Amino acid sequence: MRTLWVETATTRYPIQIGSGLLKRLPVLLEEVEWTPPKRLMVVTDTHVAPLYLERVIASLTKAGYSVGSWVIPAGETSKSLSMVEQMAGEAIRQGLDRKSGILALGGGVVGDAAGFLAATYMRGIPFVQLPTTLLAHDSSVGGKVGVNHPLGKNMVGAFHQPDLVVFDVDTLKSLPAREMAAGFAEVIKEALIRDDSFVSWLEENRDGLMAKDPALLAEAIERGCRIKAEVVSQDEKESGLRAILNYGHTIGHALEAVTGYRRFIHGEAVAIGMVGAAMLGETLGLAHDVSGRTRRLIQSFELPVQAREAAEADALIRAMRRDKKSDQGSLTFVLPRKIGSVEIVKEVPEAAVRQVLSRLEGEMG
Ligand SMILES: NC(=O)c1ccc[n+]([C@@H]2O[C@H](COP(=O)([O-])OP(=O)(O)OC[C@H]3O[C@@H](n4cnc5c(N)ncnc54)[C@H](O)[C@@H]3O)[C@@H](O)[C@H]2O)c1
Ligand SMILES: O=C(O)C(=O)C[C@@H](O)[C@H](O)[C@H](O)COP(=O)(O)O
Ligand SMILES: [Zn+2]
Repeated sequence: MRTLWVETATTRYPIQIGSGLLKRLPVLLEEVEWTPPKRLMVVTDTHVAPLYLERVIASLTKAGYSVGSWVIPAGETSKSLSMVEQMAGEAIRQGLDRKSGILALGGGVVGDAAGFLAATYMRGIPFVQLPTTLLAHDSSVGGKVGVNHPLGKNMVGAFHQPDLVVFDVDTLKSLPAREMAAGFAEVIKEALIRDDSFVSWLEENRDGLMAKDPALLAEAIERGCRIKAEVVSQDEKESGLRAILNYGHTIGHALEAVTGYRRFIHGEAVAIGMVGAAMLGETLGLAHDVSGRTRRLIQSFELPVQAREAAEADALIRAMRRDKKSDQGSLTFVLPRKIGSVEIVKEVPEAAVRQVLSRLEGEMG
């Protein structure tokens, strides 16, 4: 088992990464620096429940916890205010009080939505993340929780740090190939923003990673989580530095929202967005020779690097102006300086963004 720590001004919590950890959950919960909640509600989704819910409930019940559960429909459209309202109803019916805890068992959708419930239920109760997708190595760490709005991605949310993150890497064995690839998009993001040696490592180990080699996967997750934890520890509420974790997300989130959260899964949209950001950085003269390598790496993990939906430039730009990084509707991007290093750039000219969108629409160059 590998243990990393997130340490912010207000809290500290461990990220446990390893094999067989769901069975050891009661022991890991005992090590948390909190008053242990007696009553727990495990939130999961319709794909994950038949695979892992029983094992989690059994191990917790055996250890003396009162455990209930609530299963939401799988998929991004469950990240909605109405779903949180339903979950809150269930939490009330199950008798959760301020000393109870919410456990999110699943990918980023479950983590973000259940985390928002934990942040707001009785004004905030304990919360544990049990990620089961590769992408959720990112979403389970850092405390950004929330839901989407038809007009914008993650528009309603909170910062609510988990008390514990337990990543049982065995759960990735059942994860479909498309979801694995989407998870690699966020791993690639972490490498591109912070660590060129990690980029080279991903290039060299691509075959083993795509074949789900357990040792390589555990290392990729640990390196990704380490970067995320380090950034969040320095800037918990995104007053500056943390925005670098949004690399590829200005275009990515706009693509998700404009296509009704149904066309691209998050990692795919971010993959296209990172290619766009790399091209934009070159167009603005901030970086040289980054887009080719970025595109090749992303493609090698079987992720998309273009989208005909990029043709909807007006709608995409409207969405980008509503992005949370935006100041008074200006276009704000995280752009590369070189491989492994990025900067936050405000007031990016719309013409340059339009040029990149037209290249993303189909052309490879
Ligand atoms: N809060 C953050 O910091 C943060 C960071 C990155 C992404 N996100 C959010 O995370 C969401 C995407 O997360 P995701 O990619 O994990 O999507 P997801 O939660 O929808 O999971 C992907 C799919 O895989 C299924 N699944 C999950 N675990 C499985 C397993 N072990 N075996 C088989 N199937 C499994 C799910 O049911 C779903 O169908 C987006 O909403 C994104 O905005 C949040
Ligand atoms: O943790 C962060 O900060 C991130 O930006 C991580 C992103 O991968 C993630 O998609 C996050 O949910 C985006 O946040 P938002 O503030 O742009 O909604
Ligand atoms: Zn993301």
